[in-house]
Amino acid sequence: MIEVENIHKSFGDTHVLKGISTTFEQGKTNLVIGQSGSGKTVFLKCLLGLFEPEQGNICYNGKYYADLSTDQRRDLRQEMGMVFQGSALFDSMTVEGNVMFPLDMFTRQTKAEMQDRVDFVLERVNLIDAHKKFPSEISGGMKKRVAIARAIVMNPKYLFCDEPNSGLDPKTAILIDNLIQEITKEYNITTVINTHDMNSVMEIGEKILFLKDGFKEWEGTNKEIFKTDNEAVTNFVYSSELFKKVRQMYIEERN
Ligand SMILES: Nc1ncnc2c1ncn2[C@@H]1O[C@H](COP(=O)(O)OP(=O)(O)OP(=O)(O)O)[C@@H](O)[C@H]1O
Repeated sequence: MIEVENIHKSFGDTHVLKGISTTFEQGKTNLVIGQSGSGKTVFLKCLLGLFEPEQGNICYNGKYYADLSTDQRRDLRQEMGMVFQGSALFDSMTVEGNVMFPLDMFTRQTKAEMQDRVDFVLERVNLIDAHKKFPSEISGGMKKRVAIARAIVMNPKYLFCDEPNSGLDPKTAILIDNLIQEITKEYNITTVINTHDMNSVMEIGEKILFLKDGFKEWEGTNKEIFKTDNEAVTNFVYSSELFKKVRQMYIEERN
C-alpha cells in the first residue's frame, strides 16, 4: 500500500503539486488521470523517489520515505518496477538481455538462475519465441510486454506505469491493460498507472485519482466516475462524442 500525505512539489516559482493526499491499495490497479500539465508525471516521479516533495510524505507499506536512510531508499527503489512511456528498451540488447538487465545489475544470481527467471517472466507476459529478437524486430505491443516483463523480473512490490498504452491500437491496449491488472492481482502488487486512455479507466480503473492544476480534484472507482456530477471530471471523461453518447444512454437507462 502507498499512502500519500499532503505532498507539495515546486520547481522554482512553479507550484506543480498542491497538497495531494491519497491511498493506493495493494492488489489494485490505481489510475492517475487528468489533463496535460495537471502534474501526473511529476506525481509519479515523486512516488518513484525521483523527486522529493518539499512538504508532505509518502509511506510505502508503513515506511515513510523521509525517514529512510540512503541504503534503505536504495532497497526500496529495488522493490519498484517501472514501465516507461514508449517502453524504453535498450535497442542494442535482445529481448532477454533487456529483461535480464535489472537482475544483472542488482542481484548476485548465477547466469542459470537469471535465465530461469527471465524465461518465467517472458512466458508470463506471453512472449515465448522472442528471446533472441531485438526491439526493432518486434511490434509495439510486444515491446510493451517486454517492458512489463522487465518491470516485474525483480518481483516488485510496487509497479508504476507511465502511459502504458501510448502508441497501441485499442485492442492491443486492452490486452496490455488486462495483463497489468492480472499481474497486479497475481503478485499482490501496488500498481499506479498514469493514463489518458478512457478505455483503461473503464476496464481497469479500480481506483482513479483525478488531478487538476496540481490539486486532487476527485477520486473514486470506474463505476463512480460515470455517475459523478463533478464538472471537471465529466468534462474530461466526456470530451469525446462517443463517451457523451455512452453517458446519455446510461442516464436514459436509469430513468
Ligand atoms: N523538471 C521540471 N522542471 C520544471 N517544471 C517542470 C518539471 N517537470 C514538470 N514541470 C512542470 O510541471 C507541470 C506538470 O507537468 P507534468 O509533466 O507532471 O504534467 P502531466 O500531467 O504529466 O502532462 P502530460 O499528460 O502532458 O504528460 C508542467 O507545467 C511542467 O512544465
